[in-house]
Amino acid sequence: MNSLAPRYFALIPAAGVGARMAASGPKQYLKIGGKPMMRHAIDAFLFSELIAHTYVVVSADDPVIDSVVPSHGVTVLRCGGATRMESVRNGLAALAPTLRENDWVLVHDAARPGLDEALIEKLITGTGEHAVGGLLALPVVDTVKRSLGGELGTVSREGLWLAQTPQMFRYRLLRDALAAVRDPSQVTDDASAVEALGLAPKLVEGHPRNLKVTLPQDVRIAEMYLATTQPELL
Ligand SMILES: Nc1ccn([C@@H]2O[C@H](COP(=O)(O)OP(=O)(O)OP(=O)(O)O)[C@@H](O)[C@H]2O)c(=O)n1
Ligand SMILES: C[C@](O)(CO)[C@H](O)COP(=O)(O)O
Repeated sequence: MNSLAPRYFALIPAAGVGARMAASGPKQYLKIGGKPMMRHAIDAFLFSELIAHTYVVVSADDPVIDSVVPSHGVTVLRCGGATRMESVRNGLAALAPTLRENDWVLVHDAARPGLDEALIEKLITGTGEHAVGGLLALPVVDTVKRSLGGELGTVSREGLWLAQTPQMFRYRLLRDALAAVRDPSQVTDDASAVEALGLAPKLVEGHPRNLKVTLPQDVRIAEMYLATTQPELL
C-alpha cells in the first residue's frame, strides 16, 4: 500500500453484556440471519476493499470470540472496559504500536449487523480527507417528545439526527479526545468526545437497516433487513 495513501481501520467494541436484550448471553453473539450478530459487521469490513484491517475489542475472559472471528483480516483485543467508551479507549491504546497518527479509525458497534460495504464507502467518501471526522446518522422524522420529572413537552426536530456508527476519526485525534473525557459514562458515542474539543464531525446519512439491536423486538427488524434483496430496502 502506498505509504502516503490514507489507511482505514475498523475497531468494533464488542465487550458489552446486552442487559437491555435480556438474552441468555451477550447479544453480540445472538444468531441473526444465520450467524452471530457481530459477524455481520466483521464481514462488512472484511468485504470492503477500503478497510486495511479490523480489530474487535472483547472482555478479557470472553469465551466465545475465538469461535466467531475468521482466520484472516481480524485481530481480537481482549481489553474491554466497563463502558463502551472505555472499551474503545483501551482498544485504541492497544493499537499504538501499529497505527499511525493520521490513520483513520472507523468505530462500529458489534450490535449493528446491518452495516454493509456500501455504507462504509458512503461514510468514507462523505467524510472526505479534510474533515475532522464523520459519522453515519439519520435525520429525525417523527415528532419528538421529552418526558422528564413529570413534565411533557415537544422538542423541535429541526436539525436533530440519530447517531449511528461507524464513526470515523484520525487515530491521534480520537485518542486525544477520549483521553480528555472525565466521566466515561457520559460519553455514549465517539463523536461526543471530539465535539467536546469544540470540533464538528460531518453527519453522513446512514440507513435504518443499520439500527442498533438493543431490545428484543429489534432482532426481527434486523433479520428483515438482512433477509431482504429489495433494492429500495437495501
Ligand atoms: N462496556 C462495554 C459496553 C458496550 N460495548 C459495546 O458497545 C456497543 C454498543 O453498546 P450497547 O448497544 O449498549 O451494548 P450493551 O452495552 O451490550 O447493551 P446494554 O446497554 O443493553 O447492556 C455494543 O457492540 C457493545 O458490545 C463495549 O464494547 N463495552
Ligand atoms: C454509539 C451509538 O450507537 C450511537 O448512537 C450509541 O451511543 C451507543 O449507545 P449504547 O447505550 O452504548 O448502546
